Amino acid sequence: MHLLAERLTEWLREQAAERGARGYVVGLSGGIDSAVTAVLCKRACPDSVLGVIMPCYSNPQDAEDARLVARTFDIPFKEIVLDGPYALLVRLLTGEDCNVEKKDLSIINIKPRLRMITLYFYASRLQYLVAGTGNRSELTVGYFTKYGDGGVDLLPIGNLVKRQVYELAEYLGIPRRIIEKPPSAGLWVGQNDEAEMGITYQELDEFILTGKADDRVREVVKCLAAKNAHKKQMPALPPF
Ligand SMILES: Nc1ncnc2c1ncn2[C@@H]1O[C@H](COP(=O)(O)OP(=O)(O)OC[C@H]2O[C@@H]([n+]3cccc(C(=O)O)c3)[C@H](O)[C@@H]2O)[C@@H](O)[C@H]1O
Ligand SMILES: Nc1ncnc2c1ncn2[C@@H]1O[C@H](COP(=O)(O)OP(=O)(O)OP(=O)(O)O)[C@@H](O)[C@H]1O
Repeated sequence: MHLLAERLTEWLREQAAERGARGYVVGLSGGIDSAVTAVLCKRACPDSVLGVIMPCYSNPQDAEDARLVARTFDIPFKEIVLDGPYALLVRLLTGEDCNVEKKDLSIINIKPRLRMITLYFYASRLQYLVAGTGNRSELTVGYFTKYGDGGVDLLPIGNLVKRQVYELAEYLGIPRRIIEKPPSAGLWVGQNDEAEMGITYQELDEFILTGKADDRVREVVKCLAAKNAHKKQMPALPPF
């Protein structure tokens, strides 16, 4: 893990230099992926990293956990509450008041997209890059919102399956409370990644790393990967 952390840190330093950026901006959700990503960015660019905490009808505990990460690792941060812009857009687009209980993805996906807009504001202001937090497990099945949390400049932990993210988190000293909470995109009350995907990260990681899985897991991964393949491609162009 020591070597992996060093190599990722060095890679982040090189990427910033190659792309003419001064540092990194990271959305801090209070979850493990953004905590690990932000700490790697802090190691790479100690004086030029910004965490942005962006609650959007979110559980207040998540912002509390995000603050804990920022304070523990001395990462400067901003808090931008997106409840107002979200409610405004929902009202404008649907003519209805936003209902935080409703699991309508055409509406709910506005949340990660508003976060993307916010992160790019800071990136542009500060000459930073937006460091995404997607990991290999999520990327394999396309478990992210297109141009939402998927709208980023680079993916420092994108080659690590969730299990490896946990190992790296232990090594980096991410607070226990964050390591132990169930993975959730937090888009609606009680959302749980594994329940939504229909497989556990353990099953998914095992399949990615060894090719071993029962028929049900194989089928779920195959379906999700096929359904979401477009999210990892450039927009289609006419062939003429
Ligand atoms: N074949 C195709 N070729 C090209 N484009 C295609 C397409 N099929 C759909 N599309 C386009 O893609 C859109 C659907 O994709 P998208 O808008 O992303 O929507 P969708 O995949 O339905 O929703 C995002 C999923 O990611 C999950 N999520 C969100 C945020 C964070 C995390 C996390 O793990 O942190 C996870 C969320 O819970 C949800 O299950 C369609 O509305 C359409 O515009
Ligand atoms: N409230 C929030 N404030 C700031 N950034 C957020 C917030 N919610 C989500 N994000 C950003 O979007 C990314 C995808 O988030 P999400 O919380 O949906 O699930 P995740 O992939 O399990 O990541 P994490 O383990 O970091 O929570 C986060 O890692 C973070 O960068």
